[in-house]
Amino acid sequence: MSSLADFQNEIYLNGLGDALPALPTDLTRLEELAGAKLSAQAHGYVAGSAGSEATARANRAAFDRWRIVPRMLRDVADRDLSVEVLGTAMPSPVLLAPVGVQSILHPDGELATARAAAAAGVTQIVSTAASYEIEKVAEAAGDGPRWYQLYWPKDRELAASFLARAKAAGYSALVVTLDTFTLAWRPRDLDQAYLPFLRGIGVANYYTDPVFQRAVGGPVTEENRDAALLHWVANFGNPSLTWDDLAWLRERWDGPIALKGIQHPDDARKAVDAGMDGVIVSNHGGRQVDGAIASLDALPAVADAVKGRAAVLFDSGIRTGSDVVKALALGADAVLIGRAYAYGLALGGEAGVRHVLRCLQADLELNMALSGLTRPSEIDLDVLVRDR
Ligand SMILES: Cc1cc2nc3c(=O)[nH]c(=O)nc-3n(C[C@H](O)[C@H](O)[C@H](O)COP(=O)(O)O)c2cc1C
Ligand SMILES: CCCCC(=O)C(=O)O
Repeated sequence: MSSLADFQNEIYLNGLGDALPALPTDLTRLEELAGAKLSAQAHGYVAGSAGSEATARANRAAFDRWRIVPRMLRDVADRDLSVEVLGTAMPSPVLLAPVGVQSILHPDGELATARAAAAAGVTQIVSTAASYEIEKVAEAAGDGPRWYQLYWPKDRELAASFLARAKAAGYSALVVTLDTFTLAWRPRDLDQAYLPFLRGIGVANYYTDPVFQRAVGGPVTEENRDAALLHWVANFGNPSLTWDDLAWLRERWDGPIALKGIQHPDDARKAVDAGMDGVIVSNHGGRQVDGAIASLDALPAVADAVKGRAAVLFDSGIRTGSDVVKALALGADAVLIGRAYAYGLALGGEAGVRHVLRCLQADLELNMALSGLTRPSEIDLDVLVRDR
């Protein structure tokens, strides 16, 4: 039987090999190492969060308030972490969150991430704000499973064009991010006057789009670059959207749709009422509302509200296998990792992302087995206690 945990023996026998710099197997240490390698601006952008970063800290602290209770003698020899979420088969309940502007982390950006994800059979969610065109990312992914994340622009025709392109490039599910129609107050970026988009990073999918080009009078060149940037700024997000607008989206995407950024059970119910297939419980890794509830603390009520009627995904703060166990116990069907793989990309490109995926999945499988669990479906509240 080949298991995700085989990676452990592989490391004991051979180490990590020459392909990788000495990357830590404790993924909570990646940030510190990536910080030493990246420019101050790139590091600030990725590691930073909104305001005083209270929400980012709360996201991590919430995991510590739950403890796993290991169970013994339950025959955990036969283990299978695979799940199916929104029609996509996955080797484990772990996906790669949409992270835009990945070329600030590594020159190959989303292309390297696509290759690593495809090699592991892990689903990559590709952002509208990717540094490479989604068609090129799809080509790098080959047969790899991929979902498309929409930043819903003001211009409806542009939104429709994005959806058509994603469908044509083989993205099987749509993730619509609701919590970032405008960037929050982000002091690390403000203090360095740094925003990747204003330096031409993360706009490739706009500048190459036929609808966008028509609006700025043709392909983006030196001549119309400023006009293109202004058009991007004016169009990136739409603060006027309401729940009624989802009908427009539902008509234009015939695959599964999940709404990302859900924190309240009423919003989750509205998502189901609007014909959505999933919700992603997320506070954007603490990058939007400073002082917001820890995403893990928002999860149980959302899961209670819609479990069985919609897929429940979770992100914000996942760094270890035990974090995944806790999120699944509190109601998630699967989780997304963001910064964890972003730092892997920064430190080792494609091999770095692969390393992060192998570590996290092995850690998850071992944690489950040692707790008496062989399948994600067996993980429920019985495995946790509140730490007092
Ligand atoms: C550098 C960076 C860029 C991001 N870009 C996007 C994006 O383009 N679209 C999106 O929906 N979320 C984006 N996110 C949020 C992630 O999808 C995810 O919600 C968050 O990273 C989860 O928290 P974690 O980093 O603690 O895992 C970004 C996060 C980071 C750190
Ligand atoms: C304009 C926002 C796109 C990237 C993003 O979502 C983030 O930095 O959190």
